[in-house]
This record gives sequence, structure tokens and C-alpha cells, in this order.
Amino acid sequence: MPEPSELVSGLVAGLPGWLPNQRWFAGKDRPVLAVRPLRSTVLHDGDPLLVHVMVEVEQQDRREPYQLLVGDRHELPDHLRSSWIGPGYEASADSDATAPLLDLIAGNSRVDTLVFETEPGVQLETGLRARPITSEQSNTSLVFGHQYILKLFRRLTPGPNPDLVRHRALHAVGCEHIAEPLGSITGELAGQPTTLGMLQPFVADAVDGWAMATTSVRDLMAEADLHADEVGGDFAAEAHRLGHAVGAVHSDLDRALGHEQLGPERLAGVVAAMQRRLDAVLTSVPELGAYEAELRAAFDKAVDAEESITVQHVHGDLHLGQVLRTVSGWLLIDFEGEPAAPAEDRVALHSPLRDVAGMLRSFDYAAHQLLVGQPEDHQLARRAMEWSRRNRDAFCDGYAEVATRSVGDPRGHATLLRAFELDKAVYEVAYEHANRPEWLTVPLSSIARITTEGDHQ
Ligand SMILES: Nc1ncnc2c1ncn2[C@@H]1O[C@H](COP(=O)(O)OP(=O)(O)O)[C@@H](O)[C@H]1O
Ligand SMILES: O=P(O)(O)O[C@H]1O[C@H](CO)[C@@H](O[C@H]2O[C@H](CO)[C@@H](O)[C@H](O)[C@H]2O)[C@H](O)[C@H]1O
Repeated sequence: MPEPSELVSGLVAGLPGWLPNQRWFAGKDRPVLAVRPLRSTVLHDGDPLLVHVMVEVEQQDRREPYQLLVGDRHELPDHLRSSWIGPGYEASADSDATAPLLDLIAGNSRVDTLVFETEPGVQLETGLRARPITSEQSNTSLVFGHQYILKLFRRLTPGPNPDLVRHRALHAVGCEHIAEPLGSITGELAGQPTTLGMLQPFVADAVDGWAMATTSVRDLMAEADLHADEVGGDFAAEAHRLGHAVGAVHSDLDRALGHEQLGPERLAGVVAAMQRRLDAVLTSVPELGAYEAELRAAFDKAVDAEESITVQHVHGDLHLGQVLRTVSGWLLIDFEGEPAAPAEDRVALHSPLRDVAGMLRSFDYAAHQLLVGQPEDHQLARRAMEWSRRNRDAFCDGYAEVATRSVGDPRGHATLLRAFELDKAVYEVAYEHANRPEWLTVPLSSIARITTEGDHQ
């Protein structure tokens, strides 16, 4: 096997061709011009070899750091062939190679500039093998035994990652709706201690909200004569509990990290950001042009709708795929903000209504995604609306029971909430255009309904 330094320099040369095929690579829409190694650290010098590598990826207008786990072994098993970069392979799918990561955290170890540590008072079980979770995500998560999940952040931003910061803050105030942070990995990037990984308990019995909600929609669609409140798979009680959980997380984030009250000129700044996002999405998705005037008017209306706006730490990219139903209740995961947003936006304070709007959008998605590609059917479309309205209302009812005083019932801020929902739908138009063009009709038809038909609760 080559020396680790030779391995890394050879492998970096293969990365411009390999990176764009990775789900977690954020720059798939632009060519990779160059990849430069920033730092490499040998974590296990054996067979398999495990090297932690940070690289800088250059694309047209940006240079962004990423982390990789690089492996090498005498014989590469068949199941790792797709991870081959040459020389060496990306090792996150190699259970033999990644096993030391948990032990390094448990041992509060330091290797070169990498710091592996447990959270205060945490004792970890060691010697467990890891498997990567198979869902397509923005980062890479490894499950150790059935006990722990380690998320390795792929695109790095110098400084602490908001996912870890918010989990720590919520845990410190006893929040029941998160998986407790158990440990972390920190490295050095641009001279700053930077979060590379976060360890949490793996909740093996959890089902995500999207799977539950879409099962409920399917149940309703299958019943010709029953209403949403009459079918066995009714989701409203869960939507209510979920609203309660999100409201409690917002209150806990406020208690732990505080809030700010912004005056009218800052509210105007929030709305200006919505207009700028619309400008950007209009250039890449011309279909959105049909709704431009109505969208701009809805955003402008929000400027005068409230005297001030409360901002605090929030989730930032809340949707049904970011919540897990366990036997004891709902957990929120992944407090990193929108994957495509700039780092400043992901750590910034925002209105809690932005998260509420994200979840309301998700109910709308769950209701309408089954209709994608189907011939128009008014009966099914009416049922989708019925499901969406019922569950959005139940969510808001649950949220209002525990929300911070400054927000209360989200429906009491109808104009601002509508603007946040439309802003999220504009984001989704860009997301679907880039990732799932066949689903572009989902956010576009919501925008049509909300703006043209005024259909909004
Ligand atoms: N504590 C946990 N227990 C069980 N599964 C989890 C846990 N945390 C995350 N997951 C699963 O891992 C997936 C990816 O986690 P997430 O934090 O959303 O990562 P990413 O930033 O890559 O999107 C989730 O969709 C969920 O299925
Ligand atoms: O989970 P991520 O942080 O990677 O979020 C991105 O991908 C989501 C899709 O997986 C996307 O969510 C959109 O589709 C969901 C259904 O698949 C729906 O529930 C959401 O409401 C909708 O926004 C999310 O926008 C994107 O950031």
C-alpha cells in the first residue's frame, strides 16, 4: 500500500471527477475546477488504513472546504468498489475502517489537530461496528451498533456548527424533543476550531414524519366516501402533537439562547431578503414568472403587517423529514438550516414563524405529492386539500398551546406567515428544479393556490 501522504495526493487528483456524483456534494450544478488538500491526519495506521482529509474545492465563484474519510486496504471487498476514487477509496461505507471513530470519541482523544470528545458526564460503549445510513442526505451519518449515530458534516464552515450549538443549548435546558448530544469531533479550519462531527443516541424505533404523513394521505385517497377525520389513518392527533413539540423547542431555544425584538426597518430587511431570493430563483426557473407580481405584492404586504418581529435561534429547515416519531413523542433533528443557504444565514436569528411556515408547506407537500404525474382528478385534489387544511390547523393548535408569548398562535400573524410560506415555496421551486424536476409542480401549484386563489388559512 502507498504511504498515506502519497495516497492522499494521488486521490485528490481523482476528486474533481468523483465529487459531483456524491449526493452530499453541494456544488453539483457547477464544474469542479480544482481540489486542493488542506490537511490530512492518519487515524488508524493498519489494514484498513484510515485517514481524515480536508480539501478545498474550487468552482467558478467559490472555494469551499469539505471533509472525507480516506481508506486503503490490501484487498477491497466488492461492496466498496463504488467508493473507489483511486488510489484509495472514500471509507465511510467501510465498517472495518470507521470503527475507531467511536473509540476515539469515547477516549477523549486528540490526534494531530483533531479533537474527539464526549459531552460532559457521558460514558460511551466502545468496540461497536458502524454502518452508514442509506438515505440520501446532505451529510454522512454512521450508525454504531444500535446505539449511536455519528453525523460527519461534509461541507465545512469555519467555527462551531449550528446543529451542535443548538443541540447543546436545548439539552442544557432539558428539552425533551431532541436526541441528546453525546460527543463531537472538532478540527481546525481557517485558524478556527470547527465542528466536523456530532454523536447522538440512535433512536432505532423512530419513523420519520414524512413516512407517517404520506401513509395517512394514501389511506384517505383510498377511501371514496370517508372524510379525513373518519379514516383510520387520520394524522391530525399526530400533527397536533408535532405542533406542540415544535412550539416547545422554540420556547426552549428562546430560554437557552434568548431572542431579539426587531423594529420595522429590520422587518423590511427580512422581506427584502425574500424579494432577493425571488430575483435569484426567477433567473433559473422561468415558470415562476407567472406568479412574480403576486409574490412581490404578498411580500410587500408583510412589511406593514407587524409593528416588530421577534427573532431567535430556530431550526431553519423544518419539514416532515426532519422530525422523528418515537414511542415517547416527536424529536426534531438536523438544526443546520437550509443546506443551500450561506453560512451567515444558517447561524443567524430568524422568526420562529419561518419554521412554522416550513412545516405548513410540508403538510401541503404530503397532501399533493401522490397526485404528481396523475391525470387531473377533482375528487382527489379536493381530498388532498381537505387533508392539508385539517393537519395544518391541528399543527397550529398544538403549536399555540406552548409557543413563546411573542408568537402565540401562528395564525394570528396571517400576513407575515403567508409571506414566509411563499418564500419557502420559492426556495422549494429552486430545490425541485435542481433535484427533482418532476416535483416542480408541487410548490408551483401551491404558489398558484395561495396567490391567485387566495387559498390560505
Ligand atoms: N438520533 C437519530 N436516531 C435515528 N435516526 C436518526 C437520528 N438522527 C438522524 N437520523 C436519521 O438520519 C437521517 C439523516 O439525519 P440528518 O440529521 O437529517 O442528516 P443530514 O444533515 O445529512 O440531512 C435522518 O433523516 C434520519 O432518518
Ligand atoms: O432534508 P434536507 O435538509 O436535505 O432538505 C432538503 O431536501 C428536502 C427533501 O428531502 C426538501 O423538502 C421538500 O420536500 C419534502 C418532501 O420530500 C417536503 O416535506 C418539504 O416540505 C419540502 O420543502 C427541503 O426543502 C430541502 O432543503
